[in-house]
Order: sequence, then structure tokens, then C-alpha cells
Amino acid sequence: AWGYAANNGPDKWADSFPIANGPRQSPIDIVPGEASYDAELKPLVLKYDPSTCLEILNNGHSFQVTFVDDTDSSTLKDGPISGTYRLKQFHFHWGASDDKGSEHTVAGTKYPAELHLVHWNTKYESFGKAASQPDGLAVVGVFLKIGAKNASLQKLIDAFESIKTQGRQSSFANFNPATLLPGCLDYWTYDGSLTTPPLLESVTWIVCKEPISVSSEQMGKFRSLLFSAEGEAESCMVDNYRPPQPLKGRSVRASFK
Ligand SMILES: NS(=O)(=O)c1ccc(B(O)O)cc1
Ligand SMILES: [Zn+2]
Repeated sequence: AWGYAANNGPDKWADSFPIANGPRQSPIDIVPGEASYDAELKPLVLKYDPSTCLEILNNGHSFQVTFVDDTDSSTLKDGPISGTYRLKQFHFHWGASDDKGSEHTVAGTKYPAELHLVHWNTKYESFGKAASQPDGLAVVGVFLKIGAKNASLQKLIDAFESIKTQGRQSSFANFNPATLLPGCLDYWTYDGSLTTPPLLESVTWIVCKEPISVSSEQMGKFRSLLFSAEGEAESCMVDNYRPPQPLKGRSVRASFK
């Protein structure tokens, strides 16, 4: 199965998922000077209902917080998209050290981690159906930068001992993902893909310019999670990021000057 090790990592994914070499793969290196300001881009409208928060789980690739998505209670609207997209889950990617970990990079700069808030277009009947459509998904990416301890992230970290190994999940209620958003919602946007297999080219990427803070100690707790299952040789969950992919002629638009 795919992973992030030398034998099953990003350089090997094309063997089973040939779309890995497709025309709209993610992540990318965002070069601010080459992004074009688009005055028609609207501000993001994110409306999250903490009561739709369901559970936190270790899926063997990252940790993920999943939401009840059978109504429009947690949604993304406007920004570069049309219609209503429902929040399905959020998760993170991070490095073995503070000098790497994000998937998107900014003029070559890597951040220590990146948050992905995954939404699906309600013009389709489910996440699964939407994930195979070119306008099916919208993922909001937020960079994490080393600085002050983040109280909102700490709530996630406090649940880690119950999801240390692959396959473990625990109930997780009343978490408001809006507390993970930066104060300024300026963003870059481009057409891309899932950054893990199946690498489907169905994502409108919305990457926030402003990072949120995380302390180095908190990053250390991220690195205490395991890729491995209970009873297996322990393998620290680190470096679960795909490197930037070729732009292949795509344009990156900016919502800000
Ligand atoms: N890393 S990502 O946000 O592009 C992403 C989101 C969802 C899935 B998935 O549901 O398989 C895979 C990758
Ligand atoms: Zn992701």
C-alpha cells in the first residue's frame, strides 16, 4: 500500500496511480510574484457548526477530524467557487523537523506543517461522487509557522494518546474548525488534485497567505503519532507530505494585491 517511505512514497505512486503525472497535480510551489490578482475573486465564506464534529482518527497517513456532512451546517461558499461545499474532514501534513512538512511551498519556503480543510460540492450526492468530478472538491490550506503555542491545536493534541496507532479513532465533539483559521483570509487559488492517492484531479485549492502559529513543542507531539498499527514495529508519523508538482501551464490567482 502507498505511504511516505522510500519503497512506497511519492516517487513510487505513479506505478499504481498514473494520474500522479497528470496535468493538474498538487501540491505546487506558489510564487507570489507570478500569481495574478483577480478582482472578481470573492472573500471566503466559511460557516462551521461545532456540533457537526464527530471523531478524531489515525488513518495511517495523518490524523483526521471528521464531520457529519448530511446537512449544510458546516460549509464553504464564495471565494473562487460557485455553489455550496460541505466540510467533510480536516487533517494535517508535517515534517520530521521544523524546516519541512508543508505540501504547498511559497517561493520555495517550506512551513513545518499544513492544515487541509476538505469540502465537497453539494451539486453531487456524496463526497465519493464529488471526488471524481473536476469541480467536486474544495480544500482550504493553512500553513503552520513556529511561534506561540496554539490553544486550538492543543485540543487536538490532547486527544493524541487515544489515536497513537493506525486505525485508532475516538469520539471528538464540539470542536470549531474556525478556530484554526488565520485572522486574514487572503488566499491563492488554482485547479489541482488530492495530494495523496488516488490523486484525483477534482480539487479547487484555496491556500491562505497568512499562517497560524504552532509551538515547537506542539510540533513534537504531532511527531509522536505512529504510521504503524499496534503490535507492529513503531514508525513515527513524520514527513507525510508530497513535494511540489509541475505547474504544467496552470495559472495561480490571488484574492489580494
Ligand atoms: N491531502 S488532500 O487534502 O488533498 C486529500 C483529501 C482527501 C483525500 B481522500 O478522501 O482520499 C485525500 C487527500
Ligand atoms: Zn492533505
